[in-house]
Amino acid sequence: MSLNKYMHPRNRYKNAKPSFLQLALKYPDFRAMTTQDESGKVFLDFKNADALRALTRCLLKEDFDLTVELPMDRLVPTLPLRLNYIHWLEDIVGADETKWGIDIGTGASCVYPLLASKMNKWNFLATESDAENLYHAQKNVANNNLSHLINVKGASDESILTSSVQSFTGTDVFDFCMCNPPFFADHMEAQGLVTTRSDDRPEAGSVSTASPQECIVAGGEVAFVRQMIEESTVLREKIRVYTSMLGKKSSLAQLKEELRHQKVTKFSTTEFCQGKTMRWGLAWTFDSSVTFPRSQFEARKAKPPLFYVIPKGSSNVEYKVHELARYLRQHLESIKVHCYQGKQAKSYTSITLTAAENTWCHQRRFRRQQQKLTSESPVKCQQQASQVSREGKDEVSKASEDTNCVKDGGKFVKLCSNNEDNGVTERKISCPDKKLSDINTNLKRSLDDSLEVEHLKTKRQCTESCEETLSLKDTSTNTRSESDTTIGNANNNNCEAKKSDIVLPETKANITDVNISKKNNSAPSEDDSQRKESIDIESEVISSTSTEVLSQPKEYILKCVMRLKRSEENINLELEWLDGKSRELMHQVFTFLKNKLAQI
Ligand SMILES: C[S@@+](CC[C@H](N)C(=O)[O-])C[C@H]1O[C@@H](n2cnc3c(N)ncnc32)[C@H](O)[C@@H]1O
Repeated sequence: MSLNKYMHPRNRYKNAKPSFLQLALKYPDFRAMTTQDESGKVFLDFKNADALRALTRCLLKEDFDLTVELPMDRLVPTLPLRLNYIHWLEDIVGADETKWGIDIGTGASCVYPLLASKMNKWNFLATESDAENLYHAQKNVANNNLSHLINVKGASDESILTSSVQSFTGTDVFDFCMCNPPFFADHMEAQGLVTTRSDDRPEAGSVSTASPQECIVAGGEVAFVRQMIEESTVLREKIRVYTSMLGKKSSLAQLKEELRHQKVTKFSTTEFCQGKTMRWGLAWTFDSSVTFPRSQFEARKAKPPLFYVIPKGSSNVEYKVHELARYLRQHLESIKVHCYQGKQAKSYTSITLTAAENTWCHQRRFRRQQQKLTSESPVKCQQQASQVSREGKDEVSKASEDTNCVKDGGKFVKLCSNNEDNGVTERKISCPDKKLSDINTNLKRSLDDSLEVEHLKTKRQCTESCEETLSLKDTSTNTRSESDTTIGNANNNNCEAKKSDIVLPETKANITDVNISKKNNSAPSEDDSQRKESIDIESEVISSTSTEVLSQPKEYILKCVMRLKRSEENINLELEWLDGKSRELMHQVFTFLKNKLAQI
């Protein structure tokens, strides 16, 4: 699957693929790396680092008028990805000329500052800890006469931001910082011997060009960005927006967790889509005036919220938005769904629901067990319960307090949700009989609830089996190969499928000599895409108060927004997906809420 359609709309390579033929005709160095077949198609071998270097150099020249030296043993930057990152920054901070940015680890190419200063005339402090990269970066800036905009400075490995910011005199505050961090934790990971890629993902279609000092850091990209987060909590508004690129989707969750832990309440994520490769962007800020753009990739799967017109029932609960919300909230909290009050108005309320486990299905199954028990032999139950021994009294009391205990084969069994099955299956743990009074209570409750069981038989939600097909395999935890981004023709990693009658002089070989790899690069799977949504909404919610956020379950299976709105005579219930393991869980909660509303 090509991700080019989700490239940033202003990315010049989104709709205009570079013509390898034209480039080959114009740039002899590039031509030397290409092959041509009889029909005139020009091919480039993306597994060859020299070919990638030649392509990047001539695109920098052709499209940005930049002359950039890329040393042999250093990372070759791919341009569509770099542009996606810069355009995302423009969306956050604005593209005007007065901006000041920091590029952490600018590399030998100094690619981000060179591109952004050419495109927007932005000012940069570019840092680099590797001596060779520092030398080349400074040279590249000077060669392009951009020293008045870009300051390249050496950095120590210990401090990522603090010492560079504090010792810099060019500006007091920065509009943003950006970073493409070293992403591997060790050589094993860098060489692909230990991988975070899922086994069924095809290998990368292009060669990795990064040297160990560029791509390896203790703890990998998570440790690196975690340190950025820590330093940002001291620097705070010195930098208005902190950002980093990430090579693995799995890093996002860990770093969002770190942000919450550090009480950074406003953050956002995005996807950088190009060719068959996806990368992620993380941004955070201490400035409440910053707004984060919505990811195009996420927006593609936005679905309308679940919608229900609340029927006007009896007068148990007044037919008013806030009365109904209070009623629903009580029921949700009774099944341990965390409720966070969001925006409120006279005829509107919004509550974020966060559930750590599936208590709604569990509850239904438990009630059904109770119903069965009631219909089977209440008298027998009572007789057995009356034989409670003195020794078992403590455990009896415990069991009696536990509403999940039901009778099974002469013993009480505890129905426990099995988290591995997403709280759907039930395990049975034996415990002694209950006291008669407790049994009566439970029996009465099960009779009360039997009505609700009927309601729960409705529709597809909370179905008999409560099946969850939660494929949690994270197939997009991409191991990065730095030359990962195919320019333009994403489905043909190493060829330009364009016919031409023009025969190039001095092409390296005939196409038959070239090993054309059609292997896919790291396309994200649908599973991945379903695991996160509406980060903007999340950041909006999170930004309200930090204490409330911390009391939410840290790990959750479902997060959604419940809204109640008046619309003329009616009050409508909406449930909108934010995050979690599967949307089916939200459908189940929706049914739970509808059933509660049907009872009033
Ligand atoms: C993955 S490379 C990115 C290079 C370039 N920004 C790009 O996107 O092509 C990471 C760079 O960060 C540098 N680096 C590592 N730790 C650093 C630190 N603490 N401060 C500054 N640079 C660092 C490495 O030497 C390397 O050049």
